[in-house]
Amino acid sequence: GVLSLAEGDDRLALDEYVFYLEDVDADLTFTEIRSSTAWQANESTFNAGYSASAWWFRLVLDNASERSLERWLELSAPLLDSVHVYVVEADKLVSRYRFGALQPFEERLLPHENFIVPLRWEPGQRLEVYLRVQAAKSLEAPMALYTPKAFAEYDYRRNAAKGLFLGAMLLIGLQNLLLFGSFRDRAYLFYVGFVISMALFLTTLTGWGFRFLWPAAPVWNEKAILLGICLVSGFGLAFIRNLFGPHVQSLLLTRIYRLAYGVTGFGMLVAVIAPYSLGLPFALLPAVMASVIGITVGILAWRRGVAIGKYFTLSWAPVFLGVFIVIGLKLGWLPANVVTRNALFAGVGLEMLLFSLALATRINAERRARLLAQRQVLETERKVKEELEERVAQRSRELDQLNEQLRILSTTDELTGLANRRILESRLAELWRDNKRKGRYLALIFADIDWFKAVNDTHGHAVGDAVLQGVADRIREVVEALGGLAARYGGEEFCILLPGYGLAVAAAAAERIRVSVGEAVYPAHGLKIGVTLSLGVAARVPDTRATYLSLLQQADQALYRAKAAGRDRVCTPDA
Ligand SMILES: Nc1nc2c(ncn2[C@@H]2O[C@H](COP(=O)(O)OP(=O)(O)OP(=O)(O)O)[C@@H](O)[C@H]2O)c(=O)[nH]1
Repeated sequence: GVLSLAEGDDRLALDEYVFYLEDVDADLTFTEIRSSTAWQANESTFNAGYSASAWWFRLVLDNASERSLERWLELSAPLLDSVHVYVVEADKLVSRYRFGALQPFEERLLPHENFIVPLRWEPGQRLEVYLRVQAAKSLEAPMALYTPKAFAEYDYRRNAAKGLFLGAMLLIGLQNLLLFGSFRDRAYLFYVGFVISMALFLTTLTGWGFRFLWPAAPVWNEKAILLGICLVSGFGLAFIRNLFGPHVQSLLLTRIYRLAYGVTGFGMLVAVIAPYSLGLPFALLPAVMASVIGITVGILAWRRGVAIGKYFTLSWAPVFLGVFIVIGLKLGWLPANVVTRNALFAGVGLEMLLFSLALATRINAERRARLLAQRQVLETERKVKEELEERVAQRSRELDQLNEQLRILSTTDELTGLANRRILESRLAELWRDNKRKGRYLALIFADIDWFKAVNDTHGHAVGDAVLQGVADRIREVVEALGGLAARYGGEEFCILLPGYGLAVAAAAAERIRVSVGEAVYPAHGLKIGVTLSLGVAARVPDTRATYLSLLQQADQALYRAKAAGRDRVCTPDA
């Protein structure tokens, strides 16, 4: 039971060296407990849960070194209501201190969130330290002994870790605030509330709230713990409800949410107006409800295939566990040790980490979905445009074909397939201009079927048509071989253009046409008809003194002379 200290024992956990004694009516005096025989040995970190008793602790320390020893005793349970310390050296009470979370912070011996008792005693001396502790909150008494230097070092590391943890929480809060800014999803906003109120709650729980934020308000410090639990639960509930929104919905669930909100509100009310011990169960109830609802809804969503359901459930599970471990610890059902005392921190830390990952996944999924939608819109747009273009192209192809048909219709003679008079005259005008420039001959032949009226009159119009077609074929044959243009000029009259031909050559061509047409027999409706052709030829190099009409006139006069001279012949102009 006696702890013998030498130099170099920098940090010692005192749990197994401590004796404790329960003062059920909280009325024993220091003298009475010093002589009591009811002291019991302790094994692990002392944890009485919720207890109305006063608890006494005794520690016996020997200085086994050669010099005077200086040690700090730390009782790291910042929420204990009252801590009375008695230090006895050589049977003499040498110092007495009073601490407690119910006194303003500045009254503390050392400004620290935990209770620190400085000790100093001489070589060979024995020191007895007695602590009397009372708390309306759960009563844990983890104690450790440090050299002042080791304490500074240890405290520095512990604070750095706490600071990092809180900093991470604030960052995650900020991240979700930004997410709310861009997505306008209220789930993010409630998550900000959840994280920030959780940070405040943990700050209060570790004594930092009292030390740094409201050192002069011990009463508020108690209420802040309960309000913190309710706020975390309320924000947690609202977050879960908004996160799963329409995915997990039922009348029963809506009622459960309402009930949980009601319980949370009531918990806050009791926290404000009632003493701590009464307020605590009403604050724990919403926490338990939020934990259970969270895990249940998460699993439901997961089973229904909601993407975020899986991640949420996995991240909520540590919180769920953490809450129950802490409650078990505070009720004295679970032993106080490194695992149980840090379960809530670990749970919350893990939750934030996992949920941040889940959020990243969700944001990625949303972005992918948006990109996909965008791409689909673009693709549809492109297709519509393509279809439109294809249709326009199709239309213009059809138009081209129609135009071509129209052109053919307007430029050809329907019966014979030769060019019509309009085309012939425009071609003539063109060639006249060209050949005038080039100083080249242009020849023109008029050809007229002889006695055609008689064919019509004797055999009928249909036979006449067939003969016209046959004659046209013969003419075309000869003219195309010469590179000229043959046209039906009207009725049974044809006109032929031979660019580059002088009169003699053109007359020879006319003669070839006359022979070809005259030799042929034209089958028509069972008959075999023969016809002859009269032709008038003219040719000249176009000049400025005349128009192409003069060429037409000359050829026409020549044709007239051929008719007059007895038909079936070729004539050229006189002189
Ligand atoms: N079947 C048919 N007959 C036509 C067509 N165009 C004109 N004709 C006929 O051609 C005949 C032309 O007769 P005319 O101008 O008197 O001369 P012709 O009988 O050929 O005698 P000449 O020219 O003096 O040798 C008319 O009977 C017209 O009806 C046609 O497209 N089809």
